[in-house]
Amino acid sequence: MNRDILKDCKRVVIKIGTNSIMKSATEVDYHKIDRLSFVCSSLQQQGKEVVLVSSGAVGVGASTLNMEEYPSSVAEQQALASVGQSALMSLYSRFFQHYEQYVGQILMTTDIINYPNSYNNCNIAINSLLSKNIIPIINENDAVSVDESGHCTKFGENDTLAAVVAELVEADLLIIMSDVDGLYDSNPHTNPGASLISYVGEIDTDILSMAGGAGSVFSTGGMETKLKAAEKMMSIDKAMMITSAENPSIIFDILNGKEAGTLFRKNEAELQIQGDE
Ligand SMILES: Nc1ncnc2c1ncn2[C@@H]1O[C@H](COP(=O)(O)OP(=O)(O)O)[C@@H](O)[C@H]1O
Ligand SMILES: N[C@@H](CCC(=O)OP(=O)(O)O)C(=O)O
Repeated sequence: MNRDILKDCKRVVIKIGTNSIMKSATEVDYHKIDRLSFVCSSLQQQGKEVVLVSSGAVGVGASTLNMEEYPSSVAEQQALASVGQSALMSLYSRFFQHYEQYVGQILMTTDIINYPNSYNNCNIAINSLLSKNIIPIINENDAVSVDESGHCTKFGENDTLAAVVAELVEADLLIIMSDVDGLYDSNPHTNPGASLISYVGEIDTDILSMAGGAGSVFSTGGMETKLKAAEKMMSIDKAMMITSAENPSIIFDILNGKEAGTLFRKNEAELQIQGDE
């Protein structure tokens, strides 16, 4: 698959997962947050429009409060996320400031998909920040979202949230950064012989059967939710990448059309047929 089309992507949503924000269950990866802030700032200053969806509220909260396990009570989970989200944003603000880039926080619940007014308001808020050259940093509002029958406002993981945001802002590309290089034919953490898949043109049952769950205590989605996000992006004829967050500069390569990670995009022939219809 020729990746030159990625060179033309102007509006890009970048999602980073808990596994990448954290070095271990209790240690925040400050260097990673710094490098990511540098990359996002550089892209924005080159004329791209960047929206960052960052997980890590729960992980950073656990590090701040010295907790090694996810608390079982909802009230404790909320407190953890509340402490963690402000600590996470304070880190981002500090690092982005170093690169002379302003950022603004937006916290969401599923209200944005369930209520058109909320959807529009959210769209206005993000576009207003982008028009002022400010990078929106988005997470779920973990301290208040709930998962009760009859009233569920929780996304629960950020792959879905990132795809919702990418659709909302009509992004050209969603980049999901994780602790793996991309989609493998089976979980590389349990199968060392697994092979990386470089391109997926359709999410079929074979592809879905490759995906397993999350890889650490505080992350929640795993590969299954990343494939669902890819399915959503492909259904609106947009592209998605899964790539490693090990060195965030890989985003420069991706946007230069170089081979990295797994690209999800309908093939040219299919996009052409749809265009002709
Ligand atoms: N087929 C697969 N290819 C790659 N990773 C997989 C696969 N199946 C399951 N995984 C798991 O998905 C994890 C990434 O998802 P997740 O733990 O939610 O991370 P993140 O915090 O980046 O969202 C990997 O660490 C790996 O353990
Ligand atoms: N909103 C949560 C994200 C939860 C989560 O684990 O997401 P992810 O690592 O993207 O699977 C947080 O900030 O901790």
